[in-house]
Amino acid sequence: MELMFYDTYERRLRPFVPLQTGAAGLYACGPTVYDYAHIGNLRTYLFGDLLRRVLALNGYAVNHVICVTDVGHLTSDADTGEDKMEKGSRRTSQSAWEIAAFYTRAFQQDIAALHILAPAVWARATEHIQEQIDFIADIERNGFTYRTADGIYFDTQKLERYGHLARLDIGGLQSGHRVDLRDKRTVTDFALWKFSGAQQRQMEWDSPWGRGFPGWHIECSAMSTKYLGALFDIHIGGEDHIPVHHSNEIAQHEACHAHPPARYWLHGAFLNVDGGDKMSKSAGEFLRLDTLVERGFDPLAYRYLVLSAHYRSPLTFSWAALDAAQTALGRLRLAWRRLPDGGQPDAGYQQAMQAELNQDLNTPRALALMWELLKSELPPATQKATLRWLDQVLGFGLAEWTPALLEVPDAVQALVTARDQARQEKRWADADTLRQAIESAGFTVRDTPAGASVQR
Ligand SMILES: Nc1ncnc2c1ncn2[C@@H]1O[C@H](COP(=O)(O)OP(=O)(O)OP(=O)(O)O)[C@@H](O)[C@H]1O
Ligand SMILES: [Zn+2]
Repeated sequence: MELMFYDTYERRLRPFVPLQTGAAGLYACGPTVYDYAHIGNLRTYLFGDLLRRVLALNGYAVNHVICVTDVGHLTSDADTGEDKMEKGSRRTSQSAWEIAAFYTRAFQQDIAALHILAPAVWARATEHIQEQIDFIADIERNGFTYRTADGIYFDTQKLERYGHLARLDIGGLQSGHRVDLRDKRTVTDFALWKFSGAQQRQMEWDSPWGRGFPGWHIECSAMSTKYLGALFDIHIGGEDHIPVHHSNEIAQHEACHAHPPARYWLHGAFLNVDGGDKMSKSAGEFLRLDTLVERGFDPLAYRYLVLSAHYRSPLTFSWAALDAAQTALGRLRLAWRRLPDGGQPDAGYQQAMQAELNQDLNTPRALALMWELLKSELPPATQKATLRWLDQVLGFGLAEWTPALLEVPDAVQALVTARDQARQEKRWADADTLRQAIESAGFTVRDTPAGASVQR
C-alpha cells in the first residue's frame, strides 16, 4: 500500500520511496535540555513516534536518531543572546553539565511515560564537538564562511537556493530588518562557531578558529551525517524549525555535499494555548507532563488527545479536551478488557485503517475507524485482534492491560490516596477528576465506611 507524506521542501504530498529497500533513516531535532519539556514540545515527539510506528507498520526497519541540544542554542535565533544552557545554569545554580544531564533524564522519562519509543541513537551535541569542527572546516574549505569579531559565520548569499525550504524572501527580510546586524553581512547569515571572548563559559572547546562553542545548527548536520549518512530519508521537527534551523542545516549541507541532507522534510504543528499562541517555555502557561499527572490525568490521555488531531493541524490545549480524551481512553481500555482473545484481525478494517495512516498519518480518521470497529457486528475476538494490530501504531499499550496484572500499581494507589484527601477536604471536582483517572487506569473505586476500595 502506498505511503504518502506531506513534504515541506516540495510543499506537496509525495509517495515515500526509501533510499534502501526496507529501511528508513529518520532524524529528529531534539530538546534543548536547559529546562523541563512542556507538553507542546512533547507533541512534536509524539508526531515523530507516530511517523516511526507507521513506517514500521509498512515494513520499514527505522533507524531513528534524536539529538539532544546541550550547548550552543542561544536565547535568540538570530545568534545573539545567551546560551540557554548557561542561562539555565544560573537559574538553578547547578553547572551547565549537571542541568544537561538532569533535564535529559527528565525528558527521557516523559517520553517513556507517553509510550514514545526510544530512538536507536540519542546524539548529544557536546559529545560530537570534533565532528562539528570537521564539518565547519569543510564548509570553510568550500568558501562559504567569513570571520567576525565574535565567530565564524555562514555566508548565506553564496548559496543560490538559501531558504528554499521556507520560501524565504531574503530581500524583504534584509530591507525590513532594523536591528543592528553587528558584523553579519546578511540578516540570514548564522554562526557556525562562536568565540568565548572575554566571557567565562562553562562549556567551551579549542578549535582551529579559537576557543569557543559550536552554533546551534551545525550539531544536526554533523550528527545526522555521522549516524545516517550524507543523504538520508526523513528529517523532522516542529514547524518553528522551518525558517531558521532547518533552512540553516540545509545550507550547511549544500555547502559540503551540494544537496540537502534528507529527501523528505516533515513538520509537526504547534500545541497552542488558549488565545492562539504557541505554548513555549518563555511565555504563557508552561504545562509539563507531570502537571497533568498531578491533576489526575494519565499521560496516555495526552497521547490520545494529540492523536485525535492531525499532526499538521494546530491543536489548542484545554483541560476539557484532555478530560474528554481521558474518558475516551478509559472507554477504549474497558472495551479491550471485555473482548475475548483468539481472533484474527479483520482484513477490511486493517486495510481501511492503514490507508488512513498511510495518507500523511491521518490519525483522527484511524481513531474514528477504531470506534466504528468496536460498534461493528464483527465477532468480538476479531475486533480485539484488529485493535491489537492498530495499537502498534496508536501505542496505548492495550495488551499490557491484561487481567493478569491484578495488583494495584503504586501510581493508581497514589491517585486513590489523593482522591481520599480531596474528599476529606470537600474538593469534589478534584475528587471526580481523580476518580476518572483511576477508572481510565482500568480500576473501579467504591467508597466504604473504611475508606475507598479499588478493584479491577
Ligand atoms: N508549542 C509547541 N508545540 C509543538 N512543538 C513545539 C512547541 N514548542 C516547541 N516545539 C518543538 O519542540 C521541540 C524542542 O524544542 P526545544 O527544546 O528547543 O524548545 P523550544 O523550541 O526552545 O521551546 P520554547 O519555545 O518553549 O522555548 C522542537 O522541535 C520545537 O519545534
Ligand atoms: Zn536540528
